Amino acid sequence: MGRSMEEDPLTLAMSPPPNETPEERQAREAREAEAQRISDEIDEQIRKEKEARRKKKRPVKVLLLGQSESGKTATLKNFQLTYSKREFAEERDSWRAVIQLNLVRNVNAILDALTQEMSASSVSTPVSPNDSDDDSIDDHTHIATVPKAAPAKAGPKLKFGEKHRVLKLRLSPLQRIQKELEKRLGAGSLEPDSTDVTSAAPFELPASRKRALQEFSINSNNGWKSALLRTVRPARPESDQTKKKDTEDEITEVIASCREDMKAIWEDPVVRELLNRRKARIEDSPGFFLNDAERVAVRSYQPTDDDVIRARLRTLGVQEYRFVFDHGRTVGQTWHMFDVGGTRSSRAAWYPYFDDVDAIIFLAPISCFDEKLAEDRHVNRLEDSYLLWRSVCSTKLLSRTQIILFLNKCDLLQAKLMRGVRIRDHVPSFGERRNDLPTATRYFQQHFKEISRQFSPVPRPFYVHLTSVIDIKSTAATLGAVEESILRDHLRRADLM
Ligand SMILES: Nc1nc2c(ncn2[C@@H]2O[C@H](COP(=O)(O)OP(=O)(O)OP(=O)(O)O)[C@@H](O)[C@H]2O)c(=O)[nH]1
Ligand SMILES: [Mg+2]
Repeated sequence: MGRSMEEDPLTLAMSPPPNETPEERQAREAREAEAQRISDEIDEQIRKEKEARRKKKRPVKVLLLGQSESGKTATLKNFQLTYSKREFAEERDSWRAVIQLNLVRNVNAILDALTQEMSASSVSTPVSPNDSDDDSIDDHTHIATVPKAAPAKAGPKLKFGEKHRVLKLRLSPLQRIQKELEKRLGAGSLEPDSTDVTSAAPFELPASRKRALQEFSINSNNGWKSALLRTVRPARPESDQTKKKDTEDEITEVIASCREDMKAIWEDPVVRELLNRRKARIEDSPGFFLNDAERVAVRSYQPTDDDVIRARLRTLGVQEYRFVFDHGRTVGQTWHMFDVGGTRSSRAAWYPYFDDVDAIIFLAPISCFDEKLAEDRHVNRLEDSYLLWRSVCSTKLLSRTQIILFLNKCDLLQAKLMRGVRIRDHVPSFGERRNDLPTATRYFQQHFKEISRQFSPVPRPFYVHLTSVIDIKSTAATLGAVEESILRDHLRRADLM
């Protein structure tokens, strides 16, 4: 038999005494109101403390690793664009000079090739059609950054005419403009073509050796950006500012005045044939903007999101970025991201940043199976990525760190395979497998997975994404998954602390 509500002990205890006078009732209600106020105050206090704890929460620390030109900075820019729009917008202006330099370099590389070829054809040096053993041919040197003296091979003599002489003359001011821009952008604007470092992972060496190999001081902050961002950091005297503005205007002016000639030289069939014969695939090189000359070489040029992601400037030292995510699962959470220089000489500086890091995003450009490192022309880029991956996986300090692998530049890999470049000619172990994108990515992925399995001090999950980080939309989706997985680990660590 169930009891009626009136008999419930709790209800009985809380109900007013049966013969309560109006005064007693008033006093009781005042007491109850006071108790409620205190209880609410306590709840509010707890809520505030929780909030303060949340705010004080450790930032998520992420390190971007990988060889030079692997796409670390491009990935960082994607993070900014997806999660911290304000920051990205603030930096947009400073990328203008970088894109201008990239474009001017594209043109100057063509001019160099043209000059060499025109002078060679005027003395008409015979070239053997079978002489195909040149370095710049089989490893697709980036002509945009490292113009090479590789005379065009075979075929009928190229017909240079008055048009080419005029174009050369009219575009010649761009040489001075390139120097000017390089001066403004600093050492990062030059790609090193040699290094003393023969190890893929100099951060594994003893401290004294590491110091000797370090390219420059670590944690250099964004020097070139602050120097260019007059509006954001007006630190210099007025006259300096004005002078800089004048040079900037003059640079833009010269570039704009060369616009039509830039387009003409790039579209010229003889020049195209010359580049083809040299196998200089300038259009695949980092920082290629000649197809955008119409839009970029104007006085009022404003870089688009796409332009910023595709701009190429080498990272010096270790650059630290802090931003609070403006949306997504971790809205309000502070993230510290470290973007490092990837040349062999820069890697010794990485080690101090391994401590206490939540996650590493490791970039391996898999289109590079037939290319050599810019800083050491004896080393195959894919081989270097394998060695570097192996060292990172085996580093004890990182044994509990989540490592996420981006097999990057899939777009360029796809294009290369479509052109008929055969992987097995450069990677013998690829054997008779099909020379297509799914087979190639599966094969490379398997190789990286096996290295991680063999060399990680304790077993770790293998997280991998196939990426083309210049594709903003697909990268945003990848970063969403990355954010989830890093956060999951981050919270687990916080619980343990
Ligand atoms: N086509 C294509 N280009 C890419 C891709 N990822 C990066 N790039 C371009 O390659 C160039 C090099 O990329 P960065 O991000 O500067 O390379 P990094 O790893 O930061 O290089 P360092 O700073 O020298 O260590 C840039 O011009 C990028 O826009 C990709 O997936 N596809
Ligand atoms: Mg970089």
